[in-house]
Amino acid sequence: MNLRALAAKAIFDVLEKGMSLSVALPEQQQHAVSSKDKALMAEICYGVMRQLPQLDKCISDCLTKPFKGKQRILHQLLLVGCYQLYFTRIPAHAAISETAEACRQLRFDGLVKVVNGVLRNIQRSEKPLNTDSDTLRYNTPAWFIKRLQQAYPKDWQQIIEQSHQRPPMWLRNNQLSQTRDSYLALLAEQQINAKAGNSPNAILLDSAKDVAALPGFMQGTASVQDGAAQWAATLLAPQNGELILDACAAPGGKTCHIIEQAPLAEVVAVDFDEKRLARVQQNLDRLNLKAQVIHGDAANIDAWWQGAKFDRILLDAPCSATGVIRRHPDIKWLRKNNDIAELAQLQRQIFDHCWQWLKPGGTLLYATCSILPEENRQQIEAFLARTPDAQLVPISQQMNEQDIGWQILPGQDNMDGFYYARLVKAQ
Ligand SMILES: C[S@@+](CC[C@H](N)C(=O)[O-])C[C@H]1O[C@@H](n2cnc3c(N)ncnc32)[C@H](O)[C@@H]1O
Repeated sequence: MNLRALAAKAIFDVLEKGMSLSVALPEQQQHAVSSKDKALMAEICYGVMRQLPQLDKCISDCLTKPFKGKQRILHQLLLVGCYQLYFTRIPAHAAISETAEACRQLRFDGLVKVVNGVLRNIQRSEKPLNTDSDTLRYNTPAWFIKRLQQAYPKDWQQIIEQSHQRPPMWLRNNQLSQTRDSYLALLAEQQINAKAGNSPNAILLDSAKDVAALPGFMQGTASVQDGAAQWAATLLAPQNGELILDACAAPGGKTCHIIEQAPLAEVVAVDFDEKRLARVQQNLDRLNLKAQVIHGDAANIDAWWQGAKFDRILLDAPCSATGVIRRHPDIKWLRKNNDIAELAQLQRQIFDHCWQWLKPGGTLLYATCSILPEENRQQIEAFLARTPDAQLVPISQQMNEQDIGWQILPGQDNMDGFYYARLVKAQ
């Protein structure tokens, strides 16, 4: 099947079935004939997710009636065609004829003329994409624009712009293998341009690379992890000999980082999702690290843990992921306004329960990749109000001492949007 038909199927799975693009795309890429085709599929699918409202509008303006039922996939195919015309250098005649061929391969021979005709109209009209509403101008759902305007009256436009940028690739040097400077030297030997980030083992690459091209990657010299996520283990500050809980651990990026920092700590990595949990073990294996990996509910620790209370807990809570839209643009269309209150409730439940399992004098680091105050600052304020033995310990990177936790905005120092709050339990 040609790559446009496969791309349309992946987009269909996201928009019509609610699958995440990071699952739907690899499933379709398996059927692509070359790595070049796979790369173009990714470019098209991610691009469509970034520009969806404008592309949708452009197509619906050209159709007398929308595709429905079994024919719906042709709407996604037109998104693929339209994206190529507006946002790629693929010659228009090739983009149109290949997309029409995809229509045939999807077994809609009778509609090839329609697909062809719509794309030719779009090409001939040379009209700029419509920007008549905020949703169209910012390619962002109205509910999310509203929440950003409320939370960030000065910065909301910049946040949206940053959320549409292509994210850089960050590495985490494995300090058990070599120093960061030594790894930077190994990268330079391979003509891979990179520089040190702000946290102790962070490395920012000038351009994305296949991990197979990175020196010693399969032997565990480094991991791929955004600069913001790398602050988790540093702020948790695990010590050798301690008992540490990573309460929402999968796929395990932060678990591995904790053990790299304190190889003699006893680390328990828990997650609710068994499939994702398998990836924690794979990451530990590649890096040759050991942890207790447990399938369990962080809001019901008694059910799977009979040991002592924990010295430190990382609670990297399930969240809206609104800080990582630049990496996962499908989040804009998968999340709904009502999800935020539900997520905040789930976070509250896990938070209260984990706190009971923290030793007096212990540290809990609360983290999300969200930029919404309901999941971050407000969550911590409410927690402090109902938890007399909790004290907030300011993080030195915060803008002001009075801030409740550290909110990193997308694009800040090239990082993803992230939030951290560090709490200590009274002795
Ligand atoms: C933000 S992700 C964690 C990312 C991970 N810490 C890392 O750095 O690779 C949140 C995780 O919470 C898990 N989760 C959600 N509800 C949970 C619960 N009640 N108990 C344990 N894990 C849960 C999800 O399956 C998901 O893997």
